[in-house]
Amino acid sequence: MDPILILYYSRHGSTKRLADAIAQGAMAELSSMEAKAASASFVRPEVVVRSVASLNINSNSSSEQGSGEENADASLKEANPNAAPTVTLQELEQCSALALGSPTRFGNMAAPVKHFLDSTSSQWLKGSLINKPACVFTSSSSMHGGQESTLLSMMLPLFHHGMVMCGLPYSEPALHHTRSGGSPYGVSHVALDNAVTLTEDEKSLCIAQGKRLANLASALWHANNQETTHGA
Ligand SMILES: Cc1cc2nc3c(=O)[nH]c(=O)nc-3n(C[C@H](O)[C@H](O)[C@H](O)COP(=O)(O)O)c2cc1C
Repeated sequence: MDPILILYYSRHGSTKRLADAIAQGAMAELSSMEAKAASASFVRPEVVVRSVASLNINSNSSSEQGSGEENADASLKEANPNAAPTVTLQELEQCSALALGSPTRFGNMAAPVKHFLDSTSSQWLKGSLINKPACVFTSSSSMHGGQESTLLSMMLPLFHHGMVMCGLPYSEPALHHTRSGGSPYGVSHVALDNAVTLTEDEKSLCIAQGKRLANLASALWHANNQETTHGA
């Protein structure tokens, strides 16, 4: 089975915290599936955590606007020395499932994530992501600062890719009582000044999201594989 890809952009580390917790959930579910598998036919996929490269705007302008993402690669490494390796298009193409995360920026995904998605025409043409499950996640500084619109914005290109979107069902207890992040559209974190760790509810929802993604990835992958075998 192909790897499950957890892909994020994070400038200050908050979105990365969500990515790591989702990966933890996915790995826990795969371990449990492996333990329950009656035969050696269960092929455990890798869970691969990757980041989206920052935009390196090479502006000669001394204006305020030019200073935003400029030198972003260098400062991203300084701000986030533990950032996951940068994703390749091949890794995206070969995943069995995708969790995609971005900080909330003006109620939308961050430009580097959009830029990365805009580079996936070839995968769209080939239909590489069709019928693969996907979920989205975000971190914002304020509670009502646009998390849900950001999550929805990230879903749109994934629908165009033919992915099967998976959010979180209300059977997850934390969805009912969270006073921070977490929504049926995907997991989230209210980061305030980005120094705050995930709350218990945010963390448990990330674990649940990772488990759900791993389950769907395995179910769809096996269904598609069987279909191929029978059709051959
Ligand atoms: C350009 C820009 C726009 C932002 N827009 C919002 C916003 O609309 N709502 C909000 O709550 N936070 C907003 N933020 C704050 C980030 O979403 C927040 O700090 C987030 O946790 C950063 O995630 P990271 O630590 O993964 O980089 C914005 C930050 C920047 C730099």
